Amino acid sequence: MDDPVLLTGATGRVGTAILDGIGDDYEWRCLARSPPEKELPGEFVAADITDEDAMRDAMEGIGAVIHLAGDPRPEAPWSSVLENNIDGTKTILQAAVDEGVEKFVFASSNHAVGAFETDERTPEMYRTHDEFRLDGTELPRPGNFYGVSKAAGETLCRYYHDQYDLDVVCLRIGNLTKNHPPIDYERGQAMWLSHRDCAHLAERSLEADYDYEIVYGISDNDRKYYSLERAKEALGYEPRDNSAEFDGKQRVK
Ligand SMILES: NC(=O)C1=CN([C@@H]2O[C@H](COP(=O)(O)OP(=O)(O)OC[C@H]3O[C@@H](n4cnc5c(N)ncnc54)[C@H](O)[C@@H]3O)[C@@H](O)[C@H]2O)C=CC1
Ligand SMILES: O=C1O[C@H](COP(=O)(O)O)[C@@H](O)[C@H](O)[C@H]1O
Repeated sequence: MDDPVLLTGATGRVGTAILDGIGDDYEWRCLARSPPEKELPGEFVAADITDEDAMRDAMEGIGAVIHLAGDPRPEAPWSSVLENNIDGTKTILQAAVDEGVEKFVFASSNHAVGAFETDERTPEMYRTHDEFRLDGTELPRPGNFYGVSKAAGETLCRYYHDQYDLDVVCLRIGNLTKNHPPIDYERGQAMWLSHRDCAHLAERSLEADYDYEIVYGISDNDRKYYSLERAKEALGYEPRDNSAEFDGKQRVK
């Protein structure tokens, strides 16, 4: 991607992982509700993604969007996910197609399919020997309003792809943590996404050619129950980390 990239939610956890990994590789326009505590690459816009005029201005000259901004809390109330995650995503998508943006990378979530993790299937499905898999072709099955808002975002992206030919990849991100996987948390270890795999996934999302995709954003964890085949085939994603290589906090392999 040679054009400037708009990174919404740039001051958050995922934005930090992306910029730490590929911050020197693109011309960034970073956007968040409020200014960063540390300097970010490129220019910075402090604005709310539900502000149509501000998003139109922020989109000027942009070639690709990585849309992270939103309420990331699985327990977020309906009022917040309705405003930030659904209305905000619609506003960003409309501004993107109005500006003629080429690519749109949407931060979806494991919570868009969280209700597949039934009492019957857990905790076995978080363990290496279990063969249950989700591959991105399954219908959404959210277990909370946050997950509903992420499924809605995926559908909004589908609409804007079909209506305006916007290239879209929805990343059903697992559980991003720095330095090591979540400790004593099998679900988190099954869907761990390392910082370097997160940055790599973002880079592949900016460089690969696709139409509309839903892929899982996790490292190549032995415990995984999300298939990585589509991410590898559609994006050329090649994760390097695996939560099984940690015995708690330290890498052991
Ligand atoms: N951190 C994780 O493990 C996962 C994150 N995600 C998704 O990735 C995205 C980023 O998550 P995190 O970085 O963890 O969140 P975070 O809470 O660390 O950062 C959120 C970012 O979005 C911005 N933001 C929030 N509402 C906004 C609004 N109305 N207008 C403008 N900016 C707004 C904040 O200023 C901040 O920069 C979210 O959409 C979240 O749902 C999905 C799965 C896992
Ligand atoms: O979408 C998200 O998912 C991760 C993992 O979910 P959890 O319920 O196992 O914590 C979560 O940590 C993150 O905050 C959220 O945005």
